[in-house]
Amino acid sequence: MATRVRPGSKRCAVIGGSGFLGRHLVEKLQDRGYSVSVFDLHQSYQLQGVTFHTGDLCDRQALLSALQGVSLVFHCASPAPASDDRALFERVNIRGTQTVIAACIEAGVQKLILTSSASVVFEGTDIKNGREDLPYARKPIDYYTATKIQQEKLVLEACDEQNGFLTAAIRPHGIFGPRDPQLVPILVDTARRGKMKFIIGDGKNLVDFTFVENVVHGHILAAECLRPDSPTCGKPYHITNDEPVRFWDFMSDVLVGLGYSAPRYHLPYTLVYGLALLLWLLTLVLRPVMSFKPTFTPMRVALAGTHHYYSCERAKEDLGYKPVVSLKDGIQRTVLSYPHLRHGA
Ligand SMILES: NC(=O)c1ccc[n+]([C@@H]2O[C@H](COP(=O)([O-])OP(=O)(O)OC[C@H]3O[C@@H](n4cnc5c(N)ncnc54)[C@H](O)[C@@H]3O)[C@@H](O)[C@H]2O)c1
Ligand SMILES: CC(C)CCC[C@@H](C)[C@H]1CC[C@H]2C3=C(CC[C@]12C)[C@@]1(C)CC[C@H](O)[C@@H](C(=O)O)[C@@H]1CC3
Repeated sequence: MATRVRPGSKRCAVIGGSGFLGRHLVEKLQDRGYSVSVFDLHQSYQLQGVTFHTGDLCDRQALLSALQGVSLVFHCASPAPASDDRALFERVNIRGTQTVIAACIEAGVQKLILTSSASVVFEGTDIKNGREDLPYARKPIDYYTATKIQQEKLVLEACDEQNGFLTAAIRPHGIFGPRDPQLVPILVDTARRGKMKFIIGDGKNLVDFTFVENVVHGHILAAECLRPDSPTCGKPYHITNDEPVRFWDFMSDVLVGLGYSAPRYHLPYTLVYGLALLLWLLTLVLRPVMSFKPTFTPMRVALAGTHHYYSCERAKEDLGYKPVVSLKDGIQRTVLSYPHLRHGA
């Protein structure tokens, strides 16, 4: 067991700090006077004052050397949801998270903040203003979600006030913003292939999309409020923009902002979901001979055609959370950050 790090020390590590959310978190932590190191599979940028450790979070020794002297750890690493690789999700999100917890305890880390996901309670059917006491999904919609559930349970159960190891989880939903490798690029790719003409369902379903800086703000508040005897110990927190929006209005605003047409024609939800399910089964059957990745997976169709928005009352009460960037400004800043994805670019 390493010597415990001085309480109140501002030395922190971001596991997954080379990724979309991780890098925004690193930048904000540095602005706020933290001394930051990054642990990731690769180094994707350079930032003065930030130390990079490259390695796999499943490798305890590599983690241990990166966590020496660190008092606060943010764990926001995960394989991409689109990889749909069960073995990889189980290795990284479940066994890897056990390794992260063990290494934190061994290195004398005092606080661990996990980036979980609001999807841990989503089963493909409507969620309206869902609170954190909703049960975990019994039938998770994909392997990503199934392993995010296990990961969150592991981190929250590891909270041990008596031994001074405190944990909490942030559950963001639909993160977007500059440098997002997922939402806007997939949307634009789909539009460029002429497939963004259709609205799945009646187009009235409300959803949370959360600007990345609000997610970062929630993480830092949770870390700073996490103290022995605080209500934050061992708890999950929804962090959203607190402005549910129609899924298809959000998509249209981003598309139109980038010079593409908004989807207009309606398709019945059950028909599209059924087709996506058939296609997914076909990819499973054909996997040994050929591999292809359909755009319209059952998960994406469910996310596009149902209500899924969450209450962040608990974060407001316990952490004093309030979004720092509105949805309108977030969309504008996001659109401006993707000149190369503009129509005709
Ligand atoms: N993007 C969203 O909409 C969203 C929403 C809710 C929750 N989340 C969660 O937020 C976190 C960050 O997501 P993101 O969108 O920034 O993803 P991202 O893919 O941009 O970043 C993930 C990072 O984790 C790293 N990583 C993956 N496997 C690793 C391993 N074995 N060892 C070390 N590093 C590893 C990757 O290299 C990458 O840099 C994830 O935990 C994700 O589940 C994302
Ligand atoms: C082809 C179109 C119908 C849709 C194109 C946009 C989609 C690629 C995104 C819309 C909602 C997004 C989303 C995620 C991935 C990208 C979308 C499907 C997540 C599943 C990513 C993982 C997170 O943990 C989930 C969360 O709980 O926030 C995301 C939910 C929204």
